[in-house]
Amino acid sequence: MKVLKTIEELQEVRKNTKGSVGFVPTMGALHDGHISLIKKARSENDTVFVSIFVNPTQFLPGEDLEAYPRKEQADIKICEMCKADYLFMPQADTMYSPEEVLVKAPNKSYILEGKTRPGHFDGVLQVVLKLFGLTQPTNAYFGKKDAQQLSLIQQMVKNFFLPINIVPCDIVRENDGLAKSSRNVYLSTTQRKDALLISKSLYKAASLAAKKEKDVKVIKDKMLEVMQGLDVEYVAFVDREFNEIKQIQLGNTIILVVARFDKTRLLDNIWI
Ligand SMILES: Nc1ncnc2c1ncn2[C@@H]1O[C@H](COP(=O)(O)OP(=O)(O)OP(=O)(O)O)[C@@H](O)[C@H]1O
Ligand SMILES: CC(C)(CO)[C@@H](O)C(=O)[O-]
Ligand code: BAL
Repeated sequence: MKVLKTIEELQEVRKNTKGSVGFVPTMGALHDGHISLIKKARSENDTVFVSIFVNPTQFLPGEDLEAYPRKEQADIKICEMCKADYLFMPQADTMYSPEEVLVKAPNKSYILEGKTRPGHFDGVLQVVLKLFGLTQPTNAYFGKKDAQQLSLIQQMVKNFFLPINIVPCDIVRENDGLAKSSRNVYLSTTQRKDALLISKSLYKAASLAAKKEKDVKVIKDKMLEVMQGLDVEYVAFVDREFNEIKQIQLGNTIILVVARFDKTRLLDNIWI
């Protein structure tokens, strides 16, 4: 595997790459969730590019940009182990110029994650568009854990007529159910234990829906019972286009939870 630290190196490599290209964009501190994306990309493409870039424009003032875990050497080893061909790790000042043409996420990016983090998705789409321009992937791999991000990237690809296939990837969990996340390292032992209630509440919701409960209000109340004591920021029910729904539509519903543990926000969801 080759580590590419500059845009010029990446462009040179990409110019000489033939066949299908799989691309996995990440912010590093790689875990089993990222590994599953890279392995899927490996099994479906001739060449695999992974990027690690803690993108400043998607962090709001006061968020954890500086504290975000950085594990360069361990990440390089993981990408090698997953048989990626290239790992792109650019410097922030080379990815942005003082005056940028900006991508503006649609109004629906201002609900849920975008309500708490207004402008976050503008930054995500901006950097993802740049990374797509650089890597020109055939297939790009995104986790369902960041479901709203995934939906907006699918919309951007459609709106800009980008010839890229977006591949949604299942959420990878710890054995006890907690969704893997780079931010789990912020949790204390007690918070780590309490965080389990998030996935528990989602399993409860899925089981109620499977028993034909359709009313999201009823399901939400049961979920909040399971999560009693947690600082729940939102429980939401949307369809695959991210429109909020009042009735469960089996096969077309995503149930989302965000809970806070001091400054740490944990996201999780289930697709039913
Ligand atoms: N548990 C997981 N299962 C599957 N995909 C995941 C998981 N966690 C993250 N991903 C995906 O990996 C890609 C890179 O995500 P990122 O580097 O932000 O990791 P993260 O663990 O989600 O970090 P954070 O929790 O801090 O947002 C995204 O497409 C994301 O959805
Ligand atoms: C897609 C992404 C790599 C863009 O910075 C980031 O938002 C992430 O890791 O989910
Ligand atoms: N995985 C989402 C990236 C972020 O929280 O900024």
